[in-house]
Amino acid sequence: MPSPADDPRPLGHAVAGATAPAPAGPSGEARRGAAVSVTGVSQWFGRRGARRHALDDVSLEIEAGEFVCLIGPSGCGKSTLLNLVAGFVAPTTGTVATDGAPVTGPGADRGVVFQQPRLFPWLSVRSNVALGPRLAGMRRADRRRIADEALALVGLSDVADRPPYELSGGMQQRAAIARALGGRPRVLLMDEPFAALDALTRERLQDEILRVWAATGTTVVFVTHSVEEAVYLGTRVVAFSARPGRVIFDELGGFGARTDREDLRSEPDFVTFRDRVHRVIRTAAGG
Ligand SMILES: Nc1ncnc2c1ncn2[C@@H]1O[C@H](COP(=O)(O)OP(=O)(O)OP(=O)(O)O)[C@@H](O)[C@H]1O
Repeated sequence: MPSPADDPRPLGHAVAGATAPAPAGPSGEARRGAAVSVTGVSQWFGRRGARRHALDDVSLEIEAGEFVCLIGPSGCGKSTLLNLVAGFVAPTTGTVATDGAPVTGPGADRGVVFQQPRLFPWLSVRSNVALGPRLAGMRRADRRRIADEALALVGLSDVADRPPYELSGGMQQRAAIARALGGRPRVLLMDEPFAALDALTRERLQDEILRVWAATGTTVVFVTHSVEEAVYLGTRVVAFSARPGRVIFDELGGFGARTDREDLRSEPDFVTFRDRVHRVIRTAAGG
């Protein structure tokens, strides 16, 4: 895999006109080269006698450029699925691959954003973003260029030299997104990244992440508890049953790719789709 420093493209390489990539469809059959391929994955945790079945026979094909939102009752295995794709855990059974290559551990082709920004307080915002490239052994000038491009993409150029604790929660989360983008990932894995933010900041960052997605062409897999957020952001919404998580809903809402976003949340199509997903989740959660 080429190093991000060798990639001559600026981070926003797909921009030109900045419309979001067309959503690709979910496909039943495993295809080589899908951005993310999860095939027959079941996940168990714990030891004999106290084993916990987190995921049951989950298969999911995600095409390059999709923005897929994962939703489901608490404890259904959404984070587990993200962790499997990130390479933080290995599946008990089944396989996980990115671009046709089996996932055997974490890699720069997958950037991860968590609910908490997890920035190092003793490093400047720029140094936080440049940390991945630094650990990858990149030259100082290259890592500075990459960090500055990523920070520009999330609108944080002005605060690059400040320590993270001087930034608001929303700005810190944008820095965490920039850090994940620093490795020029093919896939951005986001685990409830806006859950800890106030409502207004959350809405701002939703539009921000769509802008970043359109600008980079990165495939996004986004875990959320909010049906509204899943429908607003996703080109595709995938819902899981209660634990052990199984895929019980997988549809292209397409709303994440809509460029006319003003009043989108109150449009009849949006409301109808959102209500359908709500019903699926309510039933899955047993209520
Ligand atoms: N490393 C682990 N060791 C043991 N059990 C785990 C581990 N990771 C997850 N689990 C268990 O697997 C199940 C699924 O957890 P997971 O965090 O993936 O669910 P989730 O859908 O993301 O939940 P939530 O929406 O509440 O964040 C839970 O019962 C959890 O306790």
